[in-house]
Order: sequence, then structure tokens, then C-alpha cells
Amino acid sequence: MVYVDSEVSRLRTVLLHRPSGELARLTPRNNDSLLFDGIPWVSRAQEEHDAFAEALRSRGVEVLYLGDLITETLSVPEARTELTAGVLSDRRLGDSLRATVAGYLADQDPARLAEVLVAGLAHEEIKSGGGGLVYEMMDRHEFVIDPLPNLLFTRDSSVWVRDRVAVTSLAMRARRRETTLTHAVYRHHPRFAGTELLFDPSLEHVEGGDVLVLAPEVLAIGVGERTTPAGAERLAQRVIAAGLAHTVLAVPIAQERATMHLDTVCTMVDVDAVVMYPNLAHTLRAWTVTGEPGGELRVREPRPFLEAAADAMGIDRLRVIDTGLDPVTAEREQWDDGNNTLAIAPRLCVAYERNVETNAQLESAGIEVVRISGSELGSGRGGPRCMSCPIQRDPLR
Ligand SMILES: NC(=O)NCCC[C@H](N)C(=O)O
Repeated sequence: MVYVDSEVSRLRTVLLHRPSGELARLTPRNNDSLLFDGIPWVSRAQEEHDAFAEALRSRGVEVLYLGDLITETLSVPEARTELTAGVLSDRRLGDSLRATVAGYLADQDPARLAEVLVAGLAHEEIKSGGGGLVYEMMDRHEFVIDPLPNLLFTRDSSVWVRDRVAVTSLAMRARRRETTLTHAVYRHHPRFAGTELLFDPSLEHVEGGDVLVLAPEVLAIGVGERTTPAGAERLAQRVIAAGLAHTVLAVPIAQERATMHLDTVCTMVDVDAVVMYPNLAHTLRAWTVTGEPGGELRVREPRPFLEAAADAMGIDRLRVIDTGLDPVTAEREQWDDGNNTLAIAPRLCVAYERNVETNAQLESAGIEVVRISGSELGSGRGGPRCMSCPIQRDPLR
């Protein structure tokens, strides 16, 4: 069963990715380009991730692991061909190295092939480059297949809206290949047979962390460092044409690393409440896009996000849990994903324990907080919402 029509109704099934060998590829030389702010301690990151998964399971949530789904998908010959062809089409390889890598991949069983597709392949793991120039000239630190350390953030590479999935179009080079994996899983894995795709990676840039299902038929899409106006317009066209939404709010956010996605500054914790970075809670604005299947989109000039959202959701007011923090604490906790909560149900969310003040304010506003540690996971700059892709929630109404 697949179904998501809100951010907060009871979570039944979620897609996570347990980090592994791909994190061990991070070094001080490549962590910036691979979008990590530090070098995580891999085994501790896994412990933290296991505790996150257990916190969800113990509250009745089914946890699917992307690594398992990729392995299972690779048993489908068409998927295996598609995914290996994808990495072999990399123009950096050249013919000789490409032939060597093709031979290497062909020898791997689905589990090991899944590992290679996620953790990449280093120059030194290939014993010979078939006598070609490319292999000879490569630095031993270079990758023949790049690792995907950000696969951990399953939020970004696909988004479910009701019973359809949008495989996104990732903006950063270091992450683009992630969607070849989610695209293959949703099209070839038997669990998702018959699922209709709402969006695909060849389209304009949209990342899942920018997409909030505020209420049934109402989406907010952040537009900033990752999602472009064209991406927001395309997704709005698609969801409105499919009858999945009547209103899409396009919300500009600063094109900066600290606010790379809308969910780094705002997540929902109740059917009518958000926790929001106080330094911009009352300055966010939104363009309102409306329409019906088969009709033209209508675009309304920007107005305060909170007002536009409440109108679209048909409620009097979208409450902001006022974290009341001083600007410095607020900035520190926003950087550490304090606003990036994952709702398991209305008024029940998962948050990083380190954001002590934000969590205390959430609790005093009546939100139960399940605290998880994230000192290592957080070095990739993502919190519980970023690390999870809900696949099934109870219908909100
Ligand atoms: N939704 C999110 O905010 N995801 C976090 C993504 C972090 C990752 N290191 C990135 O830069 O894309």
C-alpha cells in the first residue's frame, strides 16, 4: 500500500537508507564536493541510524531500506542492465576502462553490485584498466564510479503524493546518480508494480526536501539552491493535471547551504502547526499556483507564506510553534537541523537530541518529541525529515 496526503498523519511505511561504505569514501579532499561538512565516524553513524530506525519501528512504522530494495531490484535483468549501463555511460571512463568496469560489474551478484552502485568504486579496486590511458592517468584517489554518501537523505530523491511517486531531478552533481536508483526501484521492484510516476529525473530540478504536502491537495515547494522556479512550475503542472492538488505554493528560500531545502527551515508537527526557523518565520512569502485537471495554471502574486498556506489548507491559521529562541541559538539549532522534524503522527515527531532548546519549546507547545542522536549523521547536514521518505501514511481525511 502506498499513500501520502499529508506531512503528519500516522506514518505506516517509510523508506530509509542505512549508511555504509559510501560514508567511508569521504575524505578531507572530497567532503566539500560530496556535500558533507565533516568526515563521519561510520560505525557510530550506523548506530545512530539504527536507533532512528528502531524509534520508528517501535512506534509501529514499517521501515524499508533502500539498499535492500536496490539489491532486490537488481535481480530483475532489465533493471540490472539499465543500472549498469547508467554508470558505464560516464564519459570520463573511455573505452578501455569502460570495458574493464563492465566486466567487473558483470561478475558481481546483486548484493555486491548494489554495494558498488552506492559506495562507488575506487581506482585501486580495479587491478587493471585494460591498458588504456584513462586508468593509467587517474590519480589513485579518484573514483571510477563515484560514491553516493547523500543517499542517506532519502527525502530528496523521491516524493510520494497520494499514490504516485515523483522521482526527483537533483540539482547537485554529487547527487544526480541517486535518482537512477530510485527510478529503477519504483519501476522494477515488485512491491511498487503498477505505481505511476509523477515526475522523472530528466525534468527541471526539484528536490524532495523542498516539497511539503501541507494538506490533502495542497503542496508547498521551496525554490532556492536546489529546486528551480521551472522545477516548481513543472511539478505544479503535474500534480494539478493529475488531480492530486488544487494549490501549490512556491516559496522562495535563500540560495545558501544553511537553507538548501524548505524542510531545513520549516516542517509540520500537527495538522495545523509548523516548527519554523524563527529568524525567517514571518518573512517567508509564497506565490500561489492553482488550477484544475485540463485547465490553465493561475499564478497569484506573493503574499506571506503563513497566510497563503492557511487559505489553501482551508484553516483559519497555520500555527507557528514559536521556539522563542534568541537569534544566535536559533541559528545554531537551525544549522543542526532543529527545524527538520519527522512527524510520526499529529503532535508526535522525531528530532535530533542536540537541539535542546527547540525541542524544549516543541514540548511546551504540546508536541511529543522522540529524540535521536545525530552527531555523525548530521555531518551531512540533514535531520530526521531529510533521512526519511514516507511511502504510506493514514489518509488525513
Ligand atoms: N532535505 C534535506 O535538507 N536534505 C539534506 C541533504 C544534505 C546533503 N548533504 C545535501 O547537501 O544535499
